[in-house]
Amino acid sequence: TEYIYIDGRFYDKENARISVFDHGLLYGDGVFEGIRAYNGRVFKLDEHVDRLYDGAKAIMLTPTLSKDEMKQAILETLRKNELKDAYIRPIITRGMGDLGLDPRKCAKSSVIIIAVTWGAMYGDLYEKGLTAVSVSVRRNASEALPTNIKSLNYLNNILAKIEANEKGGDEAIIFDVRGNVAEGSGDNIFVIKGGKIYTPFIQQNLNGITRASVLELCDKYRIPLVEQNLGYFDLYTADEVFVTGTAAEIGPITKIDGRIIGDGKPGPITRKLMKAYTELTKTTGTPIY
Ligand SMILES: Cc1ncc(COP(=O)(O)O)c(CNc2cccc(C(=O)O)c2)c1O
Repeated sequence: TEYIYIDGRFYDKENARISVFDHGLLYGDGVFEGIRAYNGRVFKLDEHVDRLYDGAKAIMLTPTLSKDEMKQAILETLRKNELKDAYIRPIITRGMGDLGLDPRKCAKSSVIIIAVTWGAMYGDLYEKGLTAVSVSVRRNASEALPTNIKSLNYLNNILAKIEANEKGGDEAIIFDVRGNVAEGSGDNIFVIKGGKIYTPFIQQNLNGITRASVLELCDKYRIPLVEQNLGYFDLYTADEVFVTGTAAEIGPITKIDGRIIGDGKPGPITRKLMKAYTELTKTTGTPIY
């Protein structure tokens, strides 16, 4: 049986239900995280919970659990499901309230935690590389809805994903309203040229935790990395391109809009970072048991 945590209690899958008056459902009013556990340890648990609570604060949502209680609830949910390798989805919604978007209609916010086994997101594509396509959908402007808030509003990402599906891409490359590369539909993006790594700033995309791990690894292995604005030209003429995300991990991209990247195979620096990232996920993290 799979047990889901809802506001302090565990329910089996069939009975894990929330009210139709939950503003998370009605208005996408809430925040969530995507976390992985590897080999009995939760990877970057503090960083994910910090981002979850930053997002809650940004939308004036008061969680019913403290950060520590949330971490314990996540670990307890993994233990309840006897999981050592898992994908964990903590969600905080505004909670139940009458119709009408005013958050003051909701007396109390809700916490939901789902934990499931989830293998490699892109399956065997890590060997030969993913095909990406640029999409016309722009990343929502942070002046409208800050992209740093991992909110339950994922339609912007879903529209990009729909367009990528229609164009036959494994992943979408999304530009911001100013025409700079923002990120993928569910991951950050990196470009390698002449032994140097380039990645967009984090004002128009999600400040990815896997992205931060790559910056850490580049520091450790002295691989030069700069944050800067990137355009189509940088993507098409790159020696190597990869995306990063908790779900995707490090995904090499070998074709973009029909242009073969480098020699069409995952590049040497990408492969080195993939190995180092796997090592990091295997040797660090918060023990579950
Ligand atoms: C828009 C966006 N950008 C980047 C990332 C990578 O962030 P982390 O390195 O911290 O994971 C994400 C997170 N990636 C994510 C989130 C939710 C769902 C799915 C999915 O593919 O089902 C993927 C994301 O949703």
